[in-house]
Amino acid sequence: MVFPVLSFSSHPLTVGAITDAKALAGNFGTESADLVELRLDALGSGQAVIDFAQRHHGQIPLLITARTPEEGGANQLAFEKRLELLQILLPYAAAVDVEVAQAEAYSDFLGEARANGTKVVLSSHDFVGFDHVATLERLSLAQSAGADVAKAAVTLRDPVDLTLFESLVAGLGEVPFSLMGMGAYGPISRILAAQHGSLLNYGFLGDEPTAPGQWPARLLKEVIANTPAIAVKN
Ligand SMILES: O=C1C[C@@](O)(C(=O)O)C[C@@H](O)[C@@H]1O
Repeated sequence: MVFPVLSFSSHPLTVGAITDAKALAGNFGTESADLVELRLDALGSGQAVIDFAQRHHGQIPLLITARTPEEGGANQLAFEKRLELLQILLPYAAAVDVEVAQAEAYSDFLGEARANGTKVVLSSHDFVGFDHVATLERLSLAQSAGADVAKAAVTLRDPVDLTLFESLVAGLGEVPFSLMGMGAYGPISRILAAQHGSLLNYGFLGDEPTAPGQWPARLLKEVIANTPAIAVKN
C-alpha cells in the first residue's frame, strides 16, 4: 500500500468527523470534506471501519482519533485500548490526533507515525468554558511537543468569549494551528477561525455532530471557500 502523505499548507482544510457508525456505509469525496476524521473511540476498529478506510484510500485522507473520556471520548476507553485502535488504523492514516496531555504517553506510537509520514495533531478540549491564557499555554505545549498542528476546542459562553477567541486566533500568526469554539457560538467561531488561518476546521459527516456547535462538513467547506481570509495588520 502506498502511504498517504498529507501536507498542511496555509489553506484552511475542512475535516468531516465521524462518530456515527451508520455513516461508515457512505462514500465521501473531497466535495464533502478535505479529510475524514474517524473517531475510533466511538467506532472501534471492526470490519466496517477497515472497509471504510480501504474504500477511501487514495480518495480522501483519513485522520484517526481515539479520544480520552476526559476530553469527550466515547465508551470510557483505557489508554491501552485507545493505543490499540490507533495502531490498527495507522496504516491508513494521513494524520493522527491525540490529546496534548497524552503526548508523552504516546511518544513511541507518535514516533512510529512520524516515521511513516503521518502528520501529528496535538489537541486539547474545554467543554466548560474558555480560558484565553490556558488555551495559549496548551497550544504552545503542543508546539514544543512537535505537533504539525496545535489544536484547541473551547466552549464559548457569551459574546465576550467570542471576541476574546477572535483576538486569540488573530494573534497566532505563523503558528500552524487549529482552533474552534463549541456551543451556541461554535458555528460562527469556526468561520472566523478559518478566516484567520485555522488549518483544520471541523464539521460532521453522517447525521450526528461529534461536538456541540459543528456544521455539516460539506456546508462548512462551502462557506469557507466563499469567505475571504482576514489579514491582520499588527
Ligand atoms: O477534537 C476534535 C474537535 C471536535 O471536538 C470539534 O469541536 O469539532 C470534534 C472531534 O471529533 C475532534 O476530534
